Amino acid sequence: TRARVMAAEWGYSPTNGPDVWARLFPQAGGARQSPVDICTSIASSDSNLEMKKLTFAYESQSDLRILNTGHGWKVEAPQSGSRLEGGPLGEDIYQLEQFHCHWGETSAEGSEHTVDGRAYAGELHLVHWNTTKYQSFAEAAQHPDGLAVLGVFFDVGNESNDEIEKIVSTLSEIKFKGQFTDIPDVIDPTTFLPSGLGYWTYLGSLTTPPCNECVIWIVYKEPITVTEEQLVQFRCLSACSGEAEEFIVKNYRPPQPLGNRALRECNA
Ligand SMILES: NS(=O)(=O)c1ccc(NCc2ccco2)c([N+](=O)[O-])c1
Ligand SMILES: [Zn+2]
Repeated sequence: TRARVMAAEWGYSPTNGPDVWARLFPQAGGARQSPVDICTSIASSDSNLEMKKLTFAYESQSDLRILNTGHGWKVEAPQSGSRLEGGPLGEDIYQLEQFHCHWGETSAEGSEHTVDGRAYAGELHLVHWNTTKYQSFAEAAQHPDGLAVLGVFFDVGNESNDEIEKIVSTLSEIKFKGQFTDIPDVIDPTTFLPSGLGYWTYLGSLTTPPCNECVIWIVYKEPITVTEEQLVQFRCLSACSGEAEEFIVKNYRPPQPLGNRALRECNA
């Protein structure tokens, strides 16, 4: 059916991109969509966020599976021993499920969230689900407090990011959609986080179809640094499974209306 055809083909081009997602993924037209432009002047520093410090604990893991989803790379990192709690997350504990990234054709764009209209060169998403209330990731993704995603901006600089390099070094093995491989190196998700732990937070959605409105977003203020070469390697992934080469040069959704949602900040 047409639904199946479109579902198989959503992307970021004018004919299947963010402007037409709502035709087949009704939630994409909802009132709590992500990403958003973070207007720093309206962010309210909410005292009770300061009280409940956001805490995270991750395991270091080797042999994590990385795959080419056709829309980018994704590292499956189900970590039953990980915990993300506090801050805007109430009393619930969230567990790491996967992490992935968004980027653009040039380093002038690529992030999904923007800050006062400024885009960064890319954005890393560490996706967690509410294990206090729900029994699985898929179930959690059906509820307004089901997921918590940490967003980390990429700035381009001269130092190569060693942890990102562990990802980059596997990309030649997953050039085509559907391919996967194991990352031999030990990955510690903590190393993806900036040293400054101030963040903005608001209620939003998945930034790709089906755009479920199930995400508590936590976007760190301080970017981490990657090199242009590392981003160039991201752009060499193919969106196709066969010989045809259609590079994944852009996989970010533009900002959606914040509407009357609260945007809170915490200067940890
Ligand atoms: N860019 S994001 O972090 O908001 C994001 C988007 C989509 C999905 N998945 C698509 C999905 C979820 C349920 C059914 O299908 C995920 N995720 O799965 O972590 C994260
Ligand atoms: Zn994402």
